[in-house]
Amino acid sequence: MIPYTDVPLVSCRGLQFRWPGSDITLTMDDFTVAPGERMFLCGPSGSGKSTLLGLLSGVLHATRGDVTVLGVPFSTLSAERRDRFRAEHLGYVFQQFNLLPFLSPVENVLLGCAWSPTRAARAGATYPARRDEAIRLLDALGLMAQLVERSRTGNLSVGQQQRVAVARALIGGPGLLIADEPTSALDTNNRDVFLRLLLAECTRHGTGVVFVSHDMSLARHFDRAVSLGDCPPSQMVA
Ligand SMILES: Nc1ncnc2c1ncn2[C@@H]1O[C@H](COP(=O)(O)OP(=O)(O)OP(=O)(O)O)[C@@H](O)[C@H]1O
Repeated sequence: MIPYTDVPLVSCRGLQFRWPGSDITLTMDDFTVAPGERMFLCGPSGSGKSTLLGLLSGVLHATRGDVTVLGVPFSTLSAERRDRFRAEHLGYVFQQFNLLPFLSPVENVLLGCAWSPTRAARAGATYPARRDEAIRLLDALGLMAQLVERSRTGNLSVGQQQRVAVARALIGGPGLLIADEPTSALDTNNRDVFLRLLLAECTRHGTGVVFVSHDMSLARHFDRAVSLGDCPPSQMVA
C-alpha cells in the first residue's frame, strides 16, 4: 500500500494535452499537489479544468510529459493497471454524479470500494462493517437517515444525490479526491455547510483534494487555489 503522507499526491512537469482535431494545447509546466493538500482549481469555461481532471485521473493521456500520482507515473502503467490504480487510490465526484438510480444510497456508496480490496479493507473487514461505514459517511455528509437504505437514489433531490456521490468517492479513504463542480446545484449556505462536511471527512481519512468550481467564494476553504486561465490572482489566495 502506498503511504499517502510520503510522496506528492500529484506531480506533473512539462505536461501538454491537445484534443484530437483541436489547435488549443493545455500546458502545465509545473503542477504539484502535496500530501493531504486541498487544492481549489478554477478558470473560465473552456479553460481546461475537466480536461486536467481527466489527465490527473488517468482517463486521458498526456500528449507530452507525464502525470505522476502517489509516485507512480501513469505512462508506466498498462490500461488495466491504470484502472486498478484509479480504483485503489482515487475518489472521483463527477459533475453529473454517475450514480445508479435504481440502487439505494448505501448500495451506491459501497460501489466505491467494490473494485479495490485496499479500500474495501479500510472501510471494514466484513460486509456489515462496510455497510455501517457507508451509513456513517452518508450521515456525516448530511443525508437523512430514513433515506439511506430503502430509497431509490434516482428519487433523491440533486443536493441529496451530491451527498451520495461524495460518500461513494470517499469510502475506504482514497489518497486523492477529485471533484468536478460537485456543489453547483446548491445554494450558497448549503454549499458552505456541505463543503465543510466534505473537507472534515477528507481530514479524517488523510485524503487530499483537487476541487473544481466556478464559485470563487469557496476558495477560502482550501489550502491553495490554482487558476487555469484568467481568474484574478487577488481572488486566488485561500
Ligand atoms: N471530448 C472533447 N473533444 C474535443 N475537444 C474537447 C473535448 N472536451 C473538451 N474539449 C475542448 O477542450 C477545451 C477545454 O474544455 P474543458 O471541458 O476541459 O474546459 P472546462 O474549463 O472544464 O469548461 P467548463 O467550466 O465549461 O466545464 C475546450 O476548448 C473544449 O472545447
